[in-house]
This record gives sequence, C-alpha cells and structure tokens, in this order.
Amino acid sequence: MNGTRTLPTRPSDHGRKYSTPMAPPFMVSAPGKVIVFGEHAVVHGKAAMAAAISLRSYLHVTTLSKSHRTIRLCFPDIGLDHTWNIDELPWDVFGKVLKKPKYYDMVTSLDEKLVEAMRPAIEEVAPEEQGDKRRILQSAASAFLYLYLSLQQATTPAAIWVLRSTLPTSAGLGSSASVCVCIAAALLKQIHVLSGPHPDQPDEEVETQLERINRWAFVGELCIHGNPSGVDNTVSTRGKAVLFKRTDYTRPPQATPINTFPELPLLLVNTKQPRSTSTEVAKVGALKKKYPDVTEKTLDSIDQVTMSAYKLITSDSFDPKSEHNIEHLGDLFRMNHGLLVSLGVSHPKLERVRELVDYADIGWTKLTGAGGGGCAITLLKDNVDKQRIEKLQEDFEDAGYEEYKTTLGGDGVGILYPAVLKNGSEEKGGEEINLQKFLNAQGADDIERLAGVGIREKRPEWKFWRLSDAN
Ligand SMILES: Nc1ncnc2c1ncn2[C@@H]1O[C@H](COP(=O)(O)OP(=O)(O)O)[C@@H](O)[C@H]1O
Ligand SMILES: C[C@@](O)(CCOP(=O)(O)O)CC(=O)O
Repeated sequence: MNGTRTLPTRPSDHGRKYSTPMAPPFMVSAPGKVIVFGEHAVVHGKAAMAAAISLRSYLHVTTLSKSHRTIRLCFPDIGLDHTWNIDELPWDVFGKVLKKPKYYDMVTSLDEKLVEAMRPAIEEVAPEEQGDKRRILQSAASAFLYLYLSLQQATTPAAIWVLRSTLPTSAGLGSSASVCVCIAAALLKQIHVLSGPHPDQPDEEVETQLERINRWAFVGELCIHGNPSGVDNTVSTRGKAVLFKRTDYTRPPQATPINTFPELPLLLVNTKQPRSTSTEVAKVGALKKKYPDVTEKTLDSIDQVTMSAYKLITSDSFDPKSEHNIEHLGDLFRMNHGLLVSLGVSHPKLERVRELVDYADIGWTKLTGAGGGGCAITLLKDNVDKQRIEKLQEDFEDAGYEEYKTTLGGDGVGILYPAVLKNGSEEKGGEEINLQKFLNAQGADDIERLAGVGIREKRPEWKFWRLSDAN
C-alpha cells in the first residue's frame, strides 16, 4: 500500500493553487514491442514471438484536492484534452444494473451495457473532429473510461492524467498496448491493490501484480482494437521477450518468457503509412470467413515458421554471430512476410522497404505488427558493408520513411512513485517531474531526458516488477 503525502500548496498548470492533494504526482511507463514472428496468426490461436523495445509511453498522474470534481485526460500526441465531471459519469450502471468486476477478475469481453452507458461521455470527446482522427481520440478515451469506471469508485479524487509517448501512434509497435498498460497500472496503483515493485519481492507476488495489470490492459485493448490477441499488452507489461499463444479466451494465455533472446542486428523502419490495427485484423477475419480452409492453412504455416524460429533461437547452439544461424532466421523472416502478403496485410510502402533491402542484398525483411502500412523490420546479414547500410538509410529517407534506433528485450511496466528523480544530486527531496515540466518536454528526446527509463542514464528511482530468472 502506498503511504499518502501532503504536498505544499503550489501553482498548478492553470496558475490555480492546489490545496493539499491526497497523493503525490506519480508516473507509470510501459514499452512498445516488435512482433518478430506470428502477427495476425496469433489472433487465431497460433503462436507469436515478440520483444519489448526501448520506445515507451509515459503517463503522469496528478491527484487534485477534494475541492475538485473533475478528471482531465490530456494526451497531446494525439491532440486529446478532455475533462469530465466525475459526478456526471455513469457510476450507477455498475452496482445497480451490472455486477462490478473485481480488480483481480479476468474480463475477456466488453460489457455492452457499460459501453452503452459510457457512450454520451465518449461522444462529447472531440465532437469537432471527423473520421479517423475522431476514432483515434475516442478510442483512447474509451479505453481510459472503461477501466476507470470498472476499477474506481464515484468517490475517486479528481486528477489530471497526461500521457506522452516516444512510440509512433498506429505504426505496428504496440502504442495502444503501452498506453493501456500505463492506464491499467496507474488505476490499480491509485486504488492501492498493487504491491511493490521492490527488489526482493518474491516471484509469485511479482507474477500476481503483472497478471493484474496485464488483465486490465487487455480490457483497454478490447476498447481500442475490438479483437486483440493479448500479445502486445503481455509484452508491454512483462517486458523482455515472449512466445505467446492464446487458444481459449476465457483462460489466461500461455506466455513463455524467452530469457535468452539474442541481440539481433535489426533495422526498424516506419513507412509512416497510417493504418489501424482493428481494420487489418478485421481484413484477415473476413478472409478466413470467405476462404476458411486456405486461410487456416496459411495461419498454420505462420505458426510453423514461428515455432521453427523459436526452436532455433532457444537451442544451445544458436549464435547470433553465426552466418549460418542468421541466414536460417532470415529465411524465416522472408517466409513469414510472404505469408502475411498472401493474407492481404502488406502495403506498397512496406513492399518498397523489402525491395530496397533486397536490391542492396543486405538482409531479410518482414512487416511487423498489423501491417497495412506502419513498420517493417530487417534482419541484417553478417558483416554488411557500412556504406551499403548508409546508402539504404538514405533511400529510406528519400522515400519519406523514418528509422528508429531501439534495443530489444528491455523492462516492462515501471513506476516512478512519487514523480521525483534525484538526478545525481543528494539534495533533499530531489527534482519533481511536475505536470508542466512533463508537458513542456519537446519531443521524444526531451521526454527521455526528463523522465526516461534507463535509456540515457540509469534511473534507479524507476521501479519494475522483475522476475528473478529474467534479470
Ligand atoms: N501517444 C498516444 N496517446 C494516446 N493514445 C494513443 C497514443 N498512441 C496510441 N494511442 C491509442 O492507440 C491507438 C492506436 O492503436 P493501433 O492502431 O493498435 O496502433 P499500434 O500498432 O501502434 O498499437 C490510437 O487510436 C489511440 O487510441
Ligand atoms: C495483428 C496483431 O497480431 C498485432 C497488432 O500489432 P499492432 O497493434 O499493429 O502493434 C493483432 C493482435 O495480436 O492483437
């Protein structure tokens, strides 16, 4: 349980004064991911292999004093800034009409009655926006509101929630999952049902906390996606790398940690072609309905590719420096991509990445995530000439693509409670990351500099639920 702390009265973001907030501002962060093998097939009960990346979402929560009765969501990356009056939210639907789920329950589908009851509150979000933009804003707002109403009470204190991400939105790197993990963890933290994280926490207890966060993050994903497999929120919660499979949606998925995930020489390129995961997932669903046998066989083939890659990288003899091993993995990249193309989820801009890499003859490319645009990953051949990589990077730039530098297999969800960093100084109290500082950060580099999770420097104040065998 968290102790509460009384903060001195200080200026707010609107020049107003806060009077004795009930809890200190705190932060939560969760990573994005790359799916190395098995996207789409995983929605249909097959295996997928995915790893956390160092690009992350950061959520800052400021609790306000009892005199306030509002909840403000400020998600500047997507242009969302909305305030609800807490007392006007449909709290009564739970309890009177429905049984409120417990924080430890496993919720595997959205309750239509609650979705319906939430509708007016969601409709008032960004009414001036149209089409995709509106969908993006409203889906993020519904993920928050569904979890908020499910986990909190009408007596919940007023608060300001600010979320910023170093991940590109809707590009296949699991931005929605990282947002949902942050929201779920922060709500559970606020209602004091998360213990730790602390360094000597027993594995069993760590598992319970991670499972709790992951289950609710999945519910958030249901609000954004419609039909998520759960691989993204699982990797974002747990970090590192996993082999994931979910055949029965009423039971927890199988998530086998891959503790020895190799350091692979990967290029990660964003075509910047916008797309939505739910659309791409629905495309495969429609194809399966139209051509059940052929589609099922294709999904089975993807499963075989994934399992073959899993066997390869977890074998004692696997060496990421071995030309032979990398070629084997590369062939599997190419096959997986080909199968995704045949499911209709590639895009000419993704094919262009593959073409440029093939012409340069320096590696193997596959789309990653839902496809239809977004990102591709290229596994580089051993000892590739630096100049050829540089030429390829120029070609990407000319095509309007963006390359990301990231590392694979980092930490999952982390908490900074309170939002204070010592930043090398032993000065009493340290440096608080307040709302205004967080909002003022200019872009991804600045966010990482201000609050980053162990990317530029070790930030011992951030705490993670780590299992002993995954350190
Ligand atoms: N930085 C962000 N701030 C708020 N919401 C976000 C952010 N990034 C993503 N989202 C939410 O996630 C959705 C994108 O999800 P999705 O299409 O699955 O893309 P991805 O592959 O990146 O997960 C957006 O519509 C929005 O609701
Ligand atoms: C296509 C899919 O397998 C991965 C989607 O990843 P992303 O949302 O594009 O980052 C869907 C899922 O697993 O829920």
